[in-house]
Amino acid sequence: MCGIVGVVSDAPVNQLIYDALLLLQHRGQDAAGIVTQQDRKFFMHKAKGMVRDVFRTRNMRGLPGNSGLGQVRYPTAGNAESEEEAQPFYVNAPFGVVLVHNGNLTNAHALKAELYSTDHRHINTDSDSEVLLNVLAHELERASRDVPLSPDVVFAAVSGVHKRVRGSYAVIAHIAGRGMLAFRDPYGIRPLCLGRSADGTVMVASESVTLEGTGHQFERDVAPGEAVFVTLDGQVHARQCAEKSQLSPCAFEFVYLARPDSVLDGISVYQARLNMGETLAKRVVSTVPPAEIDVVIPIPESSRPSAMELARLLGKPYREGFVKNRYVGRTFIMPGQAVRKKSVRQKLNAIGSEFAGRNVLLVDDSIVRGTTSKEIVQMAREAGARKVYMASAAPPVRYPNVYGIDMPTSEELVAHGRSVEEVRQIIGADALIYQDVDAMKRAIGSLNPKVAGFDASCFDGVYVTGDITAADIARLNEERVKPGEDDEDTSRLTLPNATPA
Ligand SMILES: O=P(O)(O)OC[C@H]1O[C@H](OP(=O)(O)OP(=O)(O)O)[C@H](O)[C@@H]1O
Ligand SMILES: NC(=O)CC[C@H](N)C(=O)O
Ligand SMILES: [Mg+2]
Repeated sequence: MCGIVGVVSDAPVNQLIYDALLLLQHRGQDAAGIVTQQDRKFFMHKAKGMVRDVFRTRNMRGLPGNSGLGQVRYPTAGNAESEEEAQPFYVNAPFGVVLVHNGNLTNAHALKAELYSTDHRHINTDSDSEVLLNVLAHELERASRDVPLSPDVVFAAVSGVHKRVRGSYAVIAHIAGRGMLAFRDPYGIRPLCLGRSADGTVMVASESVTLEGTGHQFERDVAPGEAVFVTLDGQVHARQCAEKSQLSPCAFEFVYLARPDSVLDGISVYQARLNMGETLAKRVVSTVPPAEIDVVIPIPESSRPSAMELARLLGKPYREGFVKNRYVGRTFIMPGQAVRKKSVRQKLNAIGSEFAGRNVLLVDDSIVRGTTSKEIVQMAREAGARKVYMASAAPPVRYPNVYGIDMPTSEELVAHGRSVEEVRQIIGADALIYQDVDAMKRAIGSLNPKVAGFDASCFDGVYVTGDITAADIARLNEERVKPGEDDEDTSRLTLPNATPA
Protein backbone atom coordinates (compact mmCIF):
# COMPACT_ATOMS: atom_id res chain seq x y z
CA MET A 1 0.00 0.00 0.00
CA CYS A 2 1.27 3.40 -0.78
CA GLY A 3 -0.11 6.81 0.01
CA ILE A 4 -0.34 9.45 -2.71
CA VAL A 5 -1.25 13.14 -2.77
CA GLY A 6 -1.29 15.91 -5.37
CA VAL A 7 -2.12 19.63 -5.16
CA VAL A 8 -2.71 22.68 -7.30
CA SER A 9 -2.63 25.95 -5.39
CA ASP A 10 -1.91 29.69 -5.50
CA ALA A 11 0.66 29.43 -2.73
CA PRO A 12 3.81 27.36 -2.10
CA VAL A 13 2.91 23.71 -1.55
CA ASN A 14 6.06 22.04 -0.18
CA GLN A 15 4.93 22.15 3.47
CA LEU A 16 1.36 21.20 2.52
CA ILE A 17 2.54 18.07 0.68
CA TYR A 18 4.86 17.19 3.57
CA ASP A 19 1.95 17.50 6.05
CA ALA A 20 -0.25 15.40 3.76
CA LEU A 21 2.41 12.68 3.56
CA LEU A 22 2.62 12.54 7.36
CA LEU A 23 -1.13 11.84 7.32
CA LEU A 24 -0.48 8.99 4.86
CA GLN A 25 2.57 7.54 6.62
CA HIS A 26 0.60 4.47 7.78
CA ARG A 27 0.31 3.44 4.09
CA GLY A 28 4.05 3.24 3.42
CA GLN A 29 7.18 3.44 5.53
CA ASP A 30 9.95 2.46 3.13
CA ALA A 31 10.48 5.56 1.02
CA ALA A 32 9.01 9.00 0.49
CA GLY A 33 9.20 11.63 -2.21
CA ILE A 34 7.89 15.03 -3.26
CA VAL A 35 7.91 16.87 -6.58
CA THR A 36 6.98 20.54 -6.84
CA GLN A 37 6.70 22.66 -9.93
CA GLN A 38 7.66 26.28 -10.60
CA ASP A 39 7.85 27.98 -14.00
CA ARG A 40 7.48 24.66 -15.84
CA LYS A 41 10.37 23.16 -13.95
CA PHE A 42 10.06 20.18 -11.62
CA PHE A 43 11.97 19.98 -8.33
CA MET A 44 12.23 16.57 -6.75
CA HIS A 45 13.51 14.99 -3.57
CA LYS A 46 12.99 11.31 -2.77
CA ALA A 47 14.80 8.78 -0.64
CA LYS A 48 14.36 5.66 1.45
CA GLY A 49 12.89 6.16 4.91
CA MET A 50 9.96 7.73 6.72
CA VAL A 51 8.75 11.23 5.84
CA ARG A 52 10.43 12.88 8.85
CA ASP A 53 13.79 11.35 7.95
CA VAL A 54 13.66 11.92 4.21
CA PHE A 55 12.89 15.65 4.30
CA ARG A 56 15.26 17.95 6.16
CA THR A 57 15.02 21.75 6.02
CA ARG A 58 17.52 21.96 3.17
CA ASN A 59 15.46 19.51 1.10
CA MET A 60 12.28 21.47 1.77
CA ARG A 61 13.95 24.70 0.65
CA GLY A 62 14.72 23.03 -2.65
CA LEU A 63 11.03 22.38 -3.38
CA PRO A 64 9.56 25.70 -4.61
CA GLY A 65 6.30 26.24 -6.47
CA ASN A 66 2.53 26.22 -6.16
CA SER A 67 1.73 22.71 -7.39
CA GLY A 68 3.14 19.27 -6.84
CA LEU A 69 2.67 15.74 -5.59
CA GLY A 70 4.06 13.24 -3.11
CA GLN A 71 4.16 9.58 -2.20
CA VAL A 72 4.98 7.28 0.71
CA ARG A 73 6.02 3.85 -0.54
CA TYR A 74 5.31 0.32 0.63
CA PRO A 75 6.85 -1.76 -2.15
CA THR A 76 4.79 -4.42 -3.86
CA ALA A 77 6.95 -4.73 -6.96
CA GLY A 78 10.68 -4.61 -7.48
CA ASN A 79 12.94 -4.30 -4.49
CA ALA A 80 12.43 -2.58 -1.14
CA GLU A 81 16.16 -1.82 -0.99
CA SER A 82 16.21 0.22 -4.18
CA GLU A 83 16.42 3.98 -3.76
CA GLU A 84 15.72 4.41 -7.50
CA GLU A 85 12.29 2.81 -7.08
CA ALA A 86 11.19 5.47 -4.60
CA GLN A 87 8.50 7.66 -6.14
CA PRO A 88 7.71 10.07 -7.86
CA PHE A 89 8.99 8.96 -11.28
CA TYR A 90 9.81 11.44 -14.06
CA VAL A 91 9.96 11.34 -17.88
CA ASN A 92 10.95 14.33 -19.96
CA ALA A 93 8.84 13.55 -23.02
CA PRO A 94 6.20 14.44 -23.97
CA PHE A 95 5.87 17.76 -22.09
CA GLY A 96 7.58 16.51 -18.91
CA VAL A 97 5.51 14.23 -16.68
CA VAL A 98 5.91 13.17 -13.03
CA LEU A 99 3.81 10.43 -11.50
CA VAL A 100 2.96 8.70 -8.23
CA HIS A 101 1.14 5.38 -8.05
CA ASN A 102 -0.68 3.34 -5.44
CA GLY A 103 -1.41 -0.21 -6.53
CA ASN A 104 0.21 -3.00 -8.44
CA LEU A 105 0.20 -3.80 -12.15
CA THR A 106 -0.27 -7.46 -13.00
CA ASN A 107 1.02 -7.17 -16.58
CA ALA A 108 4.05 -4.96 -15.93
CA HIS A 109 6.37 -7.66 -17.25
CA ALA A 110 4.67 -7.85 -20.67
CA LEU A 111 4.26 -4.07 -20.82
CA LYS A 112 7.95 -3.54 -20.17
CA ALA A 113 8.86 -5.72 -23.13
CA GLU A 114 6.26 -4.00 -25.30
CA LEU A 115 7.44 -0.52 -24.26
CA TYR A 116 10.95 -1.45 -25.33
CA SER A 117 10.19 -3.22 -28.59
CA THR A 118 7.25 -1.17 -29.89
CA ASP A 119 7.31 2.19 -28.11
CA HIS A 120 11.12 2.39 -27.89
CA ARG A 121 11.08 3.37 -24.24
CA HIS A 122 13.63 2.23 -21.71
CA ILE A 123 12.62 1.27 -18.15
CA ASN A 124 15.52 1.57 -15.76
CA THR A 125 14.13 -0.04 -12.58
CA ASP A 126 12.04 -3.07 -11.59
CA SER A 127 9.19 -0.82 -10.50
CA ASP A 128 5.78 -1.32 -12.12
CA SER A 129 5.10 2.38 -11.48
CA GLU A 130 7.88 3.37 -13.89
CA VAL A 131 6.21 1.13 -16.48
CA LEU A 132 2.87 2.82 -15.81
CA LEU A 133 4.40 6.30 -16.24
CA ASN A 134 5.90 5.32 -19.58
CA VAL A 135 2.62 3.88 -20.83
CA LEU A 136 0.91 7.14 -19.84
CA ALA A 137 3.66 9.20 -21.52
CA HIS A 138 3.37 7.15 -24.71
CA GLU A 139 -0.42 7.50 -24.76
CA LEU A 140 -0.12 11.27 -24.15
CA GLU A 141 2.28 11.55 -27.03
CA ARG A 142 -0.05 9.61 -29.31
CA ALA A 143 -3.17 11.57 -28.31
CA SER A 144 -1.45 14.94 -28.73
CA ARG A 145 0.34 14.20 -32.02
CA ASP A 146 -1.63 16.65 -34.20
CA VAL A 147 -3.50 18.71 -31.62
CA PRO A 148 -2.58 20.96 -28.70
CA LEU A 149 -2.77 19.44 -25.24
CA SER A 150 -6.26 19.89 -23.74
CA PRO A 151 -8.37 18.03 -21.18
CA ASP A 152 -9.83 16.00 -24.11
CA VAL A 153 -6.36 14.90 -25.16
CA VAL A 154 -5.43 13.98 -21.60
CA PHE A 155 -8.61 11.93 -21.20
CA ALA A 156 -7.95 10.12 -24.50
CA ALA A 157 -4.52 9.20 -23.14
CA VAL A 158 -6.04 7.80 -19.93
CA SER A 159 -8.44 5.70 -22.04
CA GLY A 160 -5.37 4.35 -23.80
CA VAL A 161 -3.77 3.53 -20.43
CA HIS A 162 -6.90 1.63 -19.30
CA LYS A 163 -6.71 -0.47 -22.47
CA ARG A 164 -3.10 -1.52 -21.93
CA VAL A 165 -2.63 -1.71 -18.20
CA ARG A 166 -3.96 -4.47 -15.87
CA GLY A 167 -4.13 -4.63 -12.11
CA SER A 168 -4.75 -1.89 -9.58
CA TYR A 169 -3.75 1.74 -9.94
CA ALA A 170 -4.68 4.98 -8.28
CA VAL A 171 -2.49 7.58 -9.98
CA ILE A 172 -1.62 11.26 -9.67
CA ALA A 173 0.56 12.91 -12.33
CA HIS A 174 1.64 16.44 -13.19
CA ILE A 175 2.19 17.53 -16.78
CA ALA A 176 4.72 20.37 -16.76
CA GLY A 177 3.08 23.76 -17.11
CA ARG A 178 -0.35 22.21 -17.84
CA GLY A 179 -1.93 20.67 -14.79
CA MET A 180 -2.56 17.73 -12.51
CA LEU A 181 -4.07 14.46 -13.69
CA ALA A 182 -5.59 11.86 -11.34
CA PHE A 183 -7.23 8.57 -12.26
CA ARG A 184 -8.32 5.27 -10.84
CA ASP A 185 -8.44 1.78 -12.36
CA PRO A 186 -11.82 0.60 -13.70
CA TYR A 187 -12.48 -1.43 -10.51
CA GLY A 188 -11.49 1.33 -8.12
CA ILE A 189 -9.42 -1.19 -6.17
CA ARG A 190 -7.27 1.45 -4.48
CA PRO A 191 -8.87 4.60 -3.05
CA LEU A 192 -8.59 8.19 -4.30
CA CYS A 193 -10.58 11.28 -3.33
CA LEU A 194 -10.70 14.98 -4.13
CA GLY A 195 -11.22 18.09 -2.01
CA ARG A 196 -10.71 21.83 -1.88
CA SER A 197 -9.64 24.37 0.72
CA ALA A 198 -11.30 27.72 1.41
CA ASP A 199 -8.53 29.48 -0.54
CA GLY A 200 -9.19 27.34 -3.64
CA THR A 201 -6.34 24.80 -3.35
CA VAL A 202 -7.38 21.52 -5.00
CA MET A 203 -6.06 18.34 -3.39
CA VAL A 204 -6.31 14.71 -4.51
CA ALA A 205 -5.28 12.05 -1.99
CA SER A 206 -5.52 8.37 -1.11
CA GLU A 207 -7.60 8.92 2.01
CA SER A 208 -10.09 11.52 3.23
CA VAL A 209 -8.09 11.98 6.47
CA THR A 210 -5.42 13.68 4.36
CA LEU A 211 -7.90 16.28 3.15
CA GLU A 212 -9.41 16.89 6.57
CA GLY A 213 -6.06 17.04 8.34
CA THR A 214 -4.76 19.71 5.97
CA GLY A 215 -7.85 21.94 6.03
CA HIS A 216 -9.50 20.74 2.80
CA GLN A 217 -13.16 20.00 2.42
CA PHE A 218 -13.84 16.52 1.03
CA GLU A 219 -15.78 16.87 -2.25
CA ARG A 220 -15.95 13.37 -3.70
CA ASP A 221 -14.19 10.13 -4.49
CA VAL A 222 -12.66 9.75 -7.93
CA ALA A 223 -14.91 7.14 -9.60
CA PRO A 224 -13.45 3.85 -10.87
CA GLY A 225 -12.15 4.38 -14.40
CA GLU A 226 -12.61 8.16 -14.10
CA ALA A 227 -9.91 10.76 -14.75
CA VAL A 228 -9.78 14.25 -13.26
CA PHE A 229 -7.64 16.97 -14.82
CA VAL A 230 -6.99 20.12 -12.77
CA THR A 231 -5.48 23.00 -14.74
CA LEU A 232 -2.96 25.22 -12.95
CA ASP A 233 -5.62 27.90 -12.41
CA GLY A 234 -7.63 25.37 -10.37
CA GLN A 235 -10.33 24.42 -12.91
CA VAL A 236 -11.44 20.81 -12.51
CA HIS A 237 -12.35 18.72 -15.60
CA ALA A 238 -13.52 15.13 -15.22
CA ARG A 239 -14.47 12.24 -17.50
CA GLN A 240 -15.15 8.52 -17.35
CA CYS A 241 -12.33 7.04 -19.43
CA ALA A 242 -12.95 3.30 -19.06
CA GLU A 243 -15.23 1.34 -21.39
CA LYS A 244 -16.59 -0.58 -18.42
CA SER A 245 -16.24 0.21 -14.75
CA GLN A 246 -17.45 -1.36 -11.55
CA LEU A 247 -16.61 -0.19 -8.05
CA SER A 248 -14.95 -3.10 -6.22
CA PRO A 249 -12.62 -1.62 -3.60
CA CYS A 250 -10.09 -3.69 -1.71
CA ALA A 251 -11.62 -5.16 1.46
CA PHE A 252 -8.22 -5.15 3.16
CA GLU A 253 -8.29 -1.32 3.20
CA PHE A 254 -11.21 -1.56 5.63
CA VAL A 255 -9.70 -4.43 7.61
CA TYR A 256 -6.22 -2.96 8.14
CA LEU A 257 -4.66 -0.55 5.68
CA ALA A 258 -6.63 2.68 5.93
CA ARG A 259 -6.87 4.93 8.95
CA PRO A 260 -10.12 4.46 10.90
CA ASP A 261 -10.95 8.17 10.63
CA SER A 262 -11.05 7.96 6.82
CA VAL A 263 -14.15 7.48 4.71
CA LEU A 264 -13.39 5.53 1.52
CA ASP A 265 -15.96 5.27 -1.26
CA GLY A 266 -18.66 6.45 1.13
CA ILE A 267 -17.77 3.85 3.77
CA SER A 268 -16.47 4.90 7.18
CA VAL A 269 -13.48 2.69 7.94
CA TYR A 270 -14.21 3.00 11.68
CA GLN A 271 -17.84 1.94 11.27
CA ALA A 272 -16.77 -0.97 9.04
CA ARG A 273 -14.44 -2.16 11.82
CA LEU A 274 -17.20 -1.81 14.44
CA ASN A 275 -19.50 -3.86 12.19
CA MET A 276 -16.83 -6.53 11.79
CA GLY A 277 -16.59 -6.68 15.60
CA GLU A 278 -20.34 -7.23 15.75
CA THR A 279 -20.35 -10.15 13.32
CA LEU A 280 -17.25 -11.59 14.95
CA ALA A 281 -19.02 -11.53 18.35
CA LYS A 282 -21.63 -13.93 16.95
CA ARG A 283 -18.94 -16.38 15.90
CA VAL A 284 -17.13 -16.11 19.21
CA VAL A 285 -20.19 -17.08 21.27
CA SER A 286 -20.76 -20.12 19.10
CA THR A 287 -17.18 -21.32 19.78
CA VAL A 288 -16.27 -20.27 23.33
CA PRO A 289 -18.93 -20.10 26.08
CA PRO A 290 -19.00 -16.42 27.13
CA ALA A 291 -18.75 -17.48 30.78
CA GLU A 292 -15.22 -18.68 30.02
CA ILE A 293 -14.05 -15.23 28.86
CA ASP A 294 -12.99 -12.77 31.57
CA VAL A 295 -11.73 -9.93 29.46
CA VAL A 296 -11.38 -8.76 25.83
CA ILE A 297 -7.97 -7.33 24.89
CA PRO A 298 -7.20 -5.73 21.51
CA ILE A 299 -3.88 -6.10 19.75
CA PRO A 300 -3.05 -2.48 19.05
CA GLU A 301 -3.44 -0.61 16.80
CA SER A 302 -5.82 -1.55 14.03
CA SER A 303 -8.05 -4.05 15.88
CA ARG A 304 -9.31 -1.60 18.51
CA PRO A 305 -12.73 -0.67 17.04
CA SER A 306 -13.63 -4.31 16.31
CA ALA A 307 -12.46 -5.47 19.75
CA MET A 308 -14.39 -2.69 21.48
CA GLU A 309 -17.65 -3.57 19.76
CA LEU A 310 -17.12 -7.28 20.31
CA ALA A 311 -16.56 -6.71 24.06
CA ARG A 312 -19.68 -4.56 24.31
CA LEU A 313 -21.82 -7.22 22.66
CA LEU A 314 -20.39 -10.00 24.84
CA GLY A 315 -20.91 -7.83 27.93
CA LYS A 316 -17.24 -8.28 28.88
CA PRO A 317 -14.71 -5.69 30.02
CA TYR A 318 -12.52 -4.23 27.26
CA ARG A 319 -9.01 -3.65 28.59
CA GLU A 320 -5.79 -2.39 27.07
CA GLY A 321 -3.46 -5.26 27.97
CA PHE A 322 -0.74 -4.39 25.46
CA VAL A 323 1.04 -1.07 25.26
CA LYS A 324 2.35 -0.02 21.92
CA ASN A 325 5.67 1.75 21.55
CA ARG A 326 4.61 4.59 19.29
CA TYR A 327 8.11 4.92 17.83
CA VAL A 328 7.98 1.52 16.13
CA GLY A 329 6.09 1.56 12.83
CA ARG A 330 3.51 -0.85 11.49
CA THR A 331 5.10 -4.28 11.41
CA PHE A 332 3.02 -5.85 8.65
CA ILE A 333 4.20 -3.35 6.05
CA MET A 334 7.87 -3.80 6.94
CA PRO A 335 9.96 -5.59 4.33
CA GLY A 336 11.37 -8.95 5.42
CA GLN A 337 10.08 -11.44 7.93
CA ALA A 338 13.08 -11.20 10.31
CA VAL A 339 12.57 -7.50 10.94
CA ARG A 340 8.80 -7.97 11.33
CA LYS A 341 9.26 -10.66 13.96
CA LYS A 342 11.73 -8.65 15.99
CA SER A 343 9.50 -5.61 15.84
CA VAL A 344 6.45 -7.29 17.40
CA ARG A 345 8.20 -7.59 20.80
CA GLN A 346 9.78 -4.18 20.48
CA LYS A 347 6.45 -2.70 19.62
CA LEU A 348 4.06 -4.38 22.05
CA ASN A 349 4.52 -5.04 25.76
CA ALA A 350 2.04 -6.71 28.11
CA ILE A 351 0.61 -5.18 31.29
CA GLY A 352 0.89 -8.20 33.61
CA SER A 353 -2.07 -7.32 35.84
CA GLU A 354 -4.51 -7.53 32.92
CA PHE A 355 -3.53 -11.13 32.24
CA ALA A 356 -2.65 -12.75 35.58
CA GLY A 357 -5.04 -15.61 36.30
CA ARG A 358 -7.55 -14.56 33.63
CA ASN A 359 -9.06 -16.14 30.55
CA VAL A 360 -8.37 -13.56 27.88
CA LEU A 361 -9.87 -13.11 24.44
CA LEU A 362 -7.30 -11.38 22.22
CA VAL A 363 -8.66 -9.66 19.13
CA ASP A 364 -6.67 -8.72 16.05
CA ASP A 365 -7.92 -7.23 12.78
CA SER A 366 -6.25 -9.96 10.74
CA ILE A 367 -3.81 -12.84 10.93
CA VAL A 368 -1.61 -12.85 7.84
CA ARG A 369 1.76 -14.53 8.34
CA GLY A 370 0.90 -15.27 11.97
CA THR A 371 3.97 -13.35 13.17
CA THR A 372 1.99 -11.09 15.50
CA SER A 373 -0.45 -13.64 16.91
CA LYS A 374 2.23 -16.23 17.63
CA GLU A 375 4.31 -13.75 19.63
CA ILE A 376 1.31 -12.18 21.33
CA VAL A 377 -0.23 -15.46 22.51
CA GLN A 378 3.11 -16.36 24.03
CA MET A 379 3.42 -12.95 25.69
CA ALA A 380 -0.09 -13.32 27.17
CA ARG A 381 0.89 -16.67 28.66
CA GLU A 382 4.17 -15.30 30.00
CA ALA A 383 2.12 -12.53 31.63
CA GLY A 384 0.14 -15.19 33.53
CA ALA A 385 -3.04 -15.68 31.47
CA ARG A 386 -4.88 -18.94 32.23
CA LYS A 387 -6.53 -19.39 28.85
CA VAL A 388 -5.68 -17.43 25.71
CA TYR A 389 -8.36 -17.26 23.04
CA MET A 390 -7.67 -15.49 19.77
CA ALA A 391 -10.20 -13.87 17.41
CA SER A 392 -9.57 -12.31 14.01
CA ALA A 393 -11.93 -9.63 12.68
CA ALA A 394 -10.97 -10.72 9.15
CA PRO A 395 -11.38 -14.20 7.65
CA PRO A 396 -8.33 -16.46 7.17
CA VAL A 397 -5.88 -14.93 4.67
CA ARG A 398 -5.30 -17.84 2.31
CA TYR A 399 -4.42 -16.46 -1.12
CA PRO A 400 -1.73 -14.15 -2.45
CA ASN A 401 -2.59 -10.54 -3.16
CA VAL A 402 -1.68 -9.14 -6.56
CA TYR A 403 -3.27 -5.70 -6.21
CA GLY A 404 -0.91 -3.81 -3.93
CA ILE A 405 -0.69 -5.64 -0.62
CA ASP A 406 2.66 -7.26 -0.11
CA MET A 407 1.70 -10.90 0.24
CA PRO A 408 2.78 -12.34 -3.09
CA THR A 409 3.14 -16.00 -2.11
CA SER A 410 0.62 -18.35 -0.56
CA GLU A 411 3.40 -20.19 1.30
CA GLU A 412 4.03 -17.20 3.54
CA LEU A 413 0.39 -17.11 4.72
CA VAL A 414 -0.12 -19.07 7.88
CA ALA A 415 -3.70 -20.08 6.92
CA HIS A 416 -2.85 -21.19 3.40
CA GLY A 417 -3.68 -24.86 2.96
CA ARG A 418 -4.29 -25.21 6.69
CA SER A 419 -7.42 -25.77 8.72
CA VAL A 420 -8.38 -23.34 11.49
CA GLU A 421 -7.37 -26.02 13.98
CA GLU A 422 -3.90 -26.28 12.44
CA VAL A 423 -3.46 -22.50 12.58
CA ARG A 424 -4.64 -22.54 16.20
CA GLN A 425 -1.91 -25.03 17.04
CA ILE A 426 0.74 -22.99 15.24
CA ILE A 427 -0.08 -19.77 17.07
CA GLY A 428 -0.53 -21.69 20.32
CA ALA A 429 -3.97 -20.36 21.32
CA ASP A 430 -6.60 -22.29 23.30
CA ALA A 431 -9.23 -21.37 20.70
CA LEU A 432 -9.12 -19.50 17.42
CA ILE A 433 -12.13 -17.78 15.91
CA TYR A 434 -12.10 -16.21 12.45
CA GLN A 435 -14.57 -13.90 10.71
CA ASP A 436 -16.60 -15.42 7.89
CA VAL A 437 -15.90 -14.07 4.35
CA ASP A 438 -19.53 -13.26 3.48
CA ALA A 439 -20.13 -11.73 6.91
CA MET A 440 -17.10 -9.47 6.37
CA LYS A 441 -18.35 -8.37 2.96
CA ARG A 442 -21.81 -7.63 4.40
CA ALA A 443 -20.36 -5.80 7.41
CA ILE A 444 -18.48 -3.41 5.10
CA GLY A 445 -20.81 -3.38 2.09
CA SER A 446 -23.96 -2.56 4.08
CA LEU A 447 -22.44 0.89 4.66
CA ASN A 448 -22.72 1.79 0.96
CA PRO A 449 -25.10 -0.19 -1.24
CA LYS A 450 -23.55 1.43 -4.33
CA VAL A 451 -20.41 -0.65 -3.90
CA ALA A 452 -20.82 -3.51 -6.38
CA GLY A 453 -18.58 -5.86 -4.45
CA PHE A 454 -15.12 -6.05 -2.95
CA ASP A 455 -11.77 -7.31 -3.98
CA ALA A 456 -11.44 -9.88 -1.22
CA SER A 457 -9.05 -12.08 -3.18
CA CYS A 458 -6.69 -12.76 -0.29
CA PHE A 459 -9.66 -14.25 1.58
CA ASP A 460 -11.61 -16.03 -1.16
CA GLY A 461 -9.18 -16.40 -4.07
CA VAL A 462 -11.49 -14.49 -6.45
CA TYR A 463 -9.57 -11.78 -8.34
CA VAL A 464 -11.94 -8.98 -9.41
CA THR A 465 -10.12 -8.17 -12.64
CA GLY A 466 -10.91 -11.72 -13.76
CA ASP A 467 -7.63 -12.14 -15.64
CA ILE A 468 -5.27 -13.58 -13.04
CA THR A 469 -3.86 -17.03 -13.73
CA ALA A 470 -1.73 -19.27 -11.54
CA ALA A 471 1.17 -18.49 -13.89
CA ASP A 472 0.70 -14.74 -13.25
CA ILE A 473 0.84 -15.31 -9.50
CA ALA A 474 3.99 -17.42 -9.85
CA ARG A 475 5.66 -14.79 -12.04
CA LEU A 476 4.69 -11.85 -9.81
CA ASN A 477 6.13 -13.75 -6.88
CA GLU A 478 9.33 -14.56 -8.73
CA GLU A 479 9.80 -10.93 -9.72
CA ARG A 480 9.17 -9.81 -6.15
CA VAL A 481 11.34 -12.09 -4.03
CA LYS A 482 14.96 -11.09 -4.39
CA PRO A 483 17.83 -13.45 -3.73
CA GLY A 484 19.44 -12.97 -0.36
CA GLU A 485 16.30 -11.74 1.33
CA ASP A 486 16.30 -12.88 4.94
CA ASP A 487 12.64 -13.84 4.92
CA GLU A 488 11.52 -16.64 7.15
CA ASP A 489 9.04 -18.65 5.15
CA THR A 490 5.92 -19.49 7.19
CA SER A 491 5.60 -22.74 5.26
CA ARG A 492 8.45 -23.84 7.47
CA LEU A 493 6.40 -23.15 10.60
CA THR A 494 5.48 -26.64 11.72
CA LEU A 495 2.72 -27.88 13.93
CA PRO A 496 4.03 -28.51 17.45
CA ASN A 497 3.38 -32.25 17.10
CA ALA A 498 4.48 -32.60 13.48
CA THR A 499 7.02 -35.28 12.67
CA PRO A 500 10.10 -33.86 10.95
CA ALA A 501 10.33 -34.94 7.30
O1 LIG B 1 -0.12 -12.05 10.96
P1 LIG B 1 0.85 -10.95 10.70
O2 LIG B 1 1.69 -11.24 9.50
O3 LIG B 1 1.67 -10.59 11.90
O4 LIG B 1 0.05 -9.65 10.23
C1 LIG B 1 -1.10 -9.16 10.88
C2 LIG B 1 -0.77 -8.09 11.88
O5 LIG B 1 -0.07 -6.98 11.24
C3 LIG B 1 -0.83 -5.80 11.39
O6 LIG B 1 -0.34 -5.03 12.48
P2 LIG B 1 0.73 -3.85 12.35
O7 LIG B 1 1.67 -3.95 13.46
O8 LIG B 1 1.31 -3.84 10.98
O9 LIG B 1 -0.09 -2.49 12.41
P3 LIG B 1 -1.13 -1.86 13.45
O10 LIG B 1 -0.31 -1.22 14.54
O11 LIG B 1 -1.90 -0.88 12.64
O12 LIG B 1 -2.03 -2.92 14.00
C4 LIG B 1 -2.24 -6.26 11.67
O13 LIG B 1 -2.96 -5.30 12.40
C5 LIG B 1 -2.02 -7.51 12.48
O14 LIG B 1 -1.78 -7.18 13.84
N1 LIG C 1 1.88 -0.35 -2.38
C1 LIG C 1 1.90 0.28 -3.52
O1 LIG C 1 0.96 0.94 -3.91
C2 LIG C 1 3.15 0.08 -4.32
C3 LIG C 1 3.28 0.85 -5.60
C4 LIG C 1 4.27 0.17 -6.57
N2 LIG C 1 3.74 -1.08 -7.02
C5 LIG C 1 5.62 -0.03 -5.88
O2 LIG C 1 6.00 -1.11 -5.58
O3 LIG C 1 6.33 0.91 -5.65
MG1 LIG D 1 -1.80 -5.00 14.21
